[in-house]
Amino acid sequence: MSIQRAAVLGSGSWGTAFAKVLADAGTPSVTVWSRRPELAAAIRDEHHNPDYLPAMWLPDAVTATSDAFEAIDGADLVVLAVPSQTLRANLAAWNGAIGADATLVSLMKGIELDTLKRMSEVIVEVADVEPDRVAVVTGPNLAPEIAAEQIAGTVVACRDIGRAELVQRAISTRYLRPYTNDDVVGCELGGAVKNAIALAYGMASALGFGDNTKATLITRGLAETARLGAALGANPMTFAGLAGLGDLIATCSSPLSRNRSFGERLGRGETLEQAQAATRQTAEGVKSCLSIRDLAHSVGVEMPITEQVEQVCHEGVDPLKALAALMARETKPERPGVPSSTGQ
Ligand SMILES: NC(=O)C1=CN([C@@H]2O[C@H](COP(=O)(O)OP(=O)(O)OC[C@H]3O[C@@H](n4cnc5c(N)ncnc54)[C@H](O)[C@@H]3O)[C@@H](O)[C@H]2O)C=CC1
Ligand SMILES: O=C(CO)COP(=O)(O)O
Repeated sequence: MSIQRAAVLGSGSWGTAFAKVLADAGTPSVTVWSRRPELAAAIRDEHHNPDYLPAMWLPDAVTATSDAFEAIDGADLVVLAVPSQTLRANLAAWNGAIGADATLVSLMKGIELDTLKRMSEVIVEVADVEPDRVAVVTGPNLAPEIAAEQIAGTVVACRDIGRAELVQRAISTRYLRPYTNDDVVGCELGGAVKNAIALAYGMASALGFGDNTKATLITRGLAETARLGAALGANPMTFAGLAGLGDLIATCSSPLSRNRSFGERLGRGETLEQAQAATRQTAEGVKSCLSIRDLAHSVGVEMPITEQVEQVCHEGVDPLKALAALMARETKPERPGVPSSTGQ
């Protein structure tokens, strides 16, 4: 079995690059939905997305429309690629259009404000589908690099491994190597939390801190991600994989990352409003740091870096003071609760 017709809902950087991946992997028909008719027309008629990926040309199998129902009609794969906080409203508007057997794929890396739900949970609730029908694609996948066919790995997470393998086949190309994983919770948390950590990394970088600081933020950022994951039932090994460490390294270290760049702006002294005004694309961590912090509180988990990022973004705390607050925390073992090694 293979995917014959895919709909990609959202024509930002990743939605557009993902449409190319699907077509390059052999999907005969890929329809991108764009809110703006002029962008849909550029993708459809010129095979080009001038706003988000001006250097990329799309294969002939990719077309576009500004009518979401037209895109979804007959699709056996429905890919959701809108900003996380807009998913619920968008999906509600499309309700009833998604076919009864279609596989739904989330590309989004955020946690919903207020409900504190992961994107796959929002999809299950709003589209009223079984969790087994929802897959998550996540990993170190900066859209401009994938669009340029630079080789990378990614993860297809789904509770139904047969369905994960279906999506795996649908996106397997000579430049993208997908692995399956049944840990949907861990994969989604890895993708969402790394955005908050990348904001902290960007702040530290703009403040002139060096590689020791950056390595510490990555490592302790991963530790707090894994703590949250453990409390929510994720497999700890997921965080050592592409959806955890892999994505964290890519996002923190790349100037292409919107989250890292946003953090750099804050580190240079811009206010949230100034940074937002200068940023056209989605930096998910700016909103998700609030929901991740609340999710952590709800299960009694400490996430100090995410909390300080929230303080800088939403309480106007000076980034340097936020880093100082992290250093002033009580000292503790590196892995509390984990038995000491025996080789001493
Ligand atoms: N860009 C990347 O490299 C990657 C992005 N992602 C994730 O993919 C998701 C989508 O991100 P991108 O495509 O990068 O975003 P983007 O910022 O490039 O584009 C977002 C798209 O959503 C549209 N949009 C904005 N508000 C909307 C609304 N209310 N309703 C419907 N559409 C709306 C925009 O017009 C745009 O087409 C995010 O969760 C992001 O974290 C995941 C992996 C890589
Ligand atoms: O998720 C990404 C890479 O895997 C993209 O990160 P940004 O949203 O920070 O650009």
